[in-house]
Amino acid sequence: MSALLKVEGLSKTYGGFQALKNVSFEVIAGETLAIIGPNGAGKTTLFKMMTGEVARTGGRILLRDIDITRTSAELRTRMGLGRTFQIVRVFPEFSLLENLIVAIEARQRAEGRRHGILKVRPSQAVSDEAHHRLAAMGIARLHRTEARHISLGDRKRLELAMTLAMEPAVLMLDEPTAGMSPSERIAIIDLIQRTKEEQGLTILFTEHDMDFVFQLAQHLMVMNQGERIFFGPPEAVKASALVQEIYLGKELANA
Ligand SMILES: Nc1ncnc2c1ncn2[C@@H]1O[C@H](COP(=O)(O)OP(=O)(O)OP(=O)(O)O)[C@@H](O)[C@H]1O
Repeated sequence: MSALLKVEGLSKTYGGFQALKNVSFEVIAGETLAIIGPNGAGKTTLFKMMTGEVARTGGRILLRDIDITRTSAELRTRMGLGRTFQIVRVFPEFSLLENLIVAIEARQRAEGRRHGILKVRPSQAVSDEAHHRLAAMGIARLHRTEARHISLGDRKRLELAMTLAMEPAVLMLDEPTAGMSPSERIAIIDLIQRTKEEQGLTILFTEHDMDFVFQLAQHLMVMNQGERIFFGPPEAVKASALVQEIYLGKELANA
């Protein structure tokens, strides 16, 4: 099967420091790939290069075999690289419903179905879709609440709902459980797992929580000091002596 996303030999140098060294990988449609590695491995740099937030030093990125290496961040989003917690901006003084409406109307503009700035009143279809998407994330009860008044866990749900409203070809999650309480963490992991199963999403994510990584990912790419050091299914990563030694320690074998 042809890859939906291909990354070929990506490199990044900050000043004289090489943060990313010739990293390549592919993601097949419907697959979930986790990028893991210790602090400073280059995961965020890689993510930002893929979304277009950071300019690359070398290499190529292809989405559906189209070279997007020189495509702007905004156009990449429109082409289907949806990144939560970065690309989607929550408007704190808007209600959750209004935030969702903004995301849905942004998608419609990207599809060419809507022109110009926001209309004063959304159509019934947009409003219905916004309610439906809030309900799917378990936050329908908060639809009239301003985003600035909700918990971190609910904010992540809102951000996920807004990103999914863009109907991304590849959903990119950068440490989706960072800063969450254990109970919020379990809830968001279950939500992402369920959404993935229901919608057959293609997901690329970074995460430090190994339980989450092994629950969700079909493949893992392990990075260390800017290099890809291992790529494989969870069992192979758990069994790799190299990964154990460089990164994860003994607890991985028991994860
Ligand atoms: N703007 C920058 N200028 C200089 N060096 C940078 C810059 N951004 C990142 N780096 C360096 O590049 C390396 C990779 O950083 P990066 O944030 O991509 O790692 P990471 O794997 O995401 O780490 P973490 O898990 O801590 O988020 C680090 O050594 C970091 O200090």
